[in-house]
Amino acid sequence: MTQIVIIGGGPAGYEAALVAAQLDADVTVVEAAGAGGACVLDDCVPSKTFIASSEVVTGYRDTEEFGIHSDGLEAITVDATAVHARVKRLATAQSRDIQAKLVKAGVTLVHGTARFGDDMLGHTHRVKVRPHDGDSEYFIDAATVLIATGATPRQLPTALPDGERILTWRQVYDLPALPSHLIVIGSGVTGAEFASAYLAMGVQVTLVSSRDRVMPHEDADAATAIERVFRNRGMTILNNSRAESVVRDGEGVSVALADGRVVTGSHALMAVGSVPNTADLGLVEYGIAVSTGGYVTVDRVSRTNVPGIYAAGDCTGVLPLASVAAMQGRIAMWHALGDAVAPLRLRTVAANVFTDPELATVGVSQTDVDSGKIPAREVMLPLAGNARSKMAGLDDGFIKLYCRPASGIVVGGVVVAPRASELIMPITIAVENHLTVNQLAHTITIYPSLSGSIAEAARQLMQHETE
Ligand SMILES: Cc1cc2nc3c(=O)[nH]c(=O)nc-3n(C[C@H](O)[C@H](O)[C@H](O)COP(=O)(O)OP(=O)(O)OC[C@H]3O[C@@H](n4cnc5c(N)ncnc54)[C@H](O)[C@@H]3O)c2cc1C
Ligand SMILES: NC(=O)c1ccc[n+]([C@@H]2O[C@H](COP(=O)([O-])OP(=O)(O)OC[C@H]3O[C@@H](n4cnc5c(N)ncnc54)[C@H](O)[C@@H]3O)[C@@H](O)[C@H]2O)c1
Repeated sequence: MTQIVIIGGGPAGYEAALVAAQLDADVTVVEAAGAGGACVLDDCVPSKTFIASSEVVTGYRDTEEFGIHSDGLEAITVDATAVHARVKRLATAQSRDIQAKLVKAGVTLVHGTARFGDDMLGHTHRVKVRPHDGDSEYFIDAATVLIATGATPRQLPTALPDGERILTWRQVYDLPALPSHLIVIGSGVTGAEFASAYLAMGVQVTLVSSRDRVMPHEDADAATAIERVFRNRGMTILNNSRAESVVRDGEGVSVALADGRVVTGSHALMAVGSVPNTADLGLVEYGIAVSTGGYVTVDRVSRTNVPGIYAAGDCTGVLPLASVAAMQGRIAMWHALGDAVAPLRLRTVAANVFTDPELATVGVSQTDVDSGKIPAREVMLPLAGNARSKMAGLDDGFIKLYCRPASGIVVGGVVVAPRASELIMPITIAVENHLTVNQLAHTITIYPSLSGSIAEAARQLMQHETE
């Protein structure tokens, strides 16, 4: 039986373990926190559960427009302790489910930390395991090792989190009450999602954005539309503003910006990116190539430069999404165990930002199209004209579709809408399967439905074709 050690039990590690077990390998996963990793226990699952609570509050907004009289948002009480308890309960339950799945598949799960031992200079690699239950360290010699150690919130030396007022996104669920005024530092996807959720819960939010718009890596039209919604709902957004330091200031925090301004609030949430968990693995000593940012260098089948050693997920910096991490992990095992494998393709990865409204994307980006890197025709259809959208009182949002100029093959799309995460699926199927706008346009959609606007967008691109 092939011996495999997987360091880290997040999506990259546990999905890899399930594949390796299915291919009859002897698999050990060493995980420091719990099955499911940071994704399940600290990052993705808790934040989306928290956002689900915020969506319940959103349901009470603008009810008068629908002829429903209520006492408004002011009458809603958010019990932060109960919300946080639900977040933790769901995360723990999800972790337990994954653990049960691993055990059922025959995977050995060790609660502890691992690092590379001495270089064996042969066909096996030595991994040093330190169990957390107090047992002494031991070694496992394995033919294949997968590094799947994920990443940790980046800390600024001048704004160190204290877990009480200056927080990482992993610490917010320990607060005894909602902040009265939250200053979110960093307007990437993480910052935008938390700013959106707290705003929905009735918290005063100030978003410190180092760039000229929020979510600088996302589609500009989409990010601008969401920024407009945020502002209309009362969020203060400070563009082109870098936080230099964050300090405790009595019962609050004081954020000094690089231009000399000072912003005060009750709490600060640091959302300034992540750093890969690779410093303590003995990688350099073992000869494993690591980039300047600490990310493990991999190819499209997750191989590092050392034969038998693979890496997957956020520790590689390829594309920090749970879905991509899982696929990198599976690819690593299919490759290591000699199964048929196709290299990782990022062209058809759908991604979603869970703000209100959501922002989902797949395929080519506007930047690629505008720069001429990818020739494409495009249409952007506001949802305001959609019948279902009017019934639901949705004023914001749009569908964008890109296709090849001559063939009409769909190459990408953007959706800004509630549940854009679900609406992006038909576009993803089209991109993955090289469907044309004609094929999308001929699909009979539900009336009335938001997805009808996807077919409508495709029809508009058809019309352009015949002009
Ligand atoms: C706030 C937030 C929200 C997110 N939401 C989404 C989302 O909605 N959808 C999405 O697709 N992605 C989301 N992501 C990204 C997603 O969480 C990551 O891409 C995913 O967690 C990566 O999985 P991974 O397996 O590489 O690492 P992780 O999930 O980080 O797991 C790695 C594990 O390795 C363990 N470990 C580290 N070092 C060692 C060691 N030496 N020995 C043993 N164990 C070790 C760690 O304890 C950790 O549990 C979000 C990220 C953040 C920060
Ligand atoms: N819904 C999802 O799928 C989801 C959710 C969260 C994160 N993620 C993944 O995680 C990745 C990283 O996202 P992220 O937002 O955590 O990190 P990020 O690095 O994309 O964004 C951090 C932002 O903070 C800014 N910043 C840094 N220092 C600052 C300072 N001193 N003052 C003000 N701003 C400062 C940076 O300029 C940057 O825009 C995403 O690209 C995504 O792949 C996914």
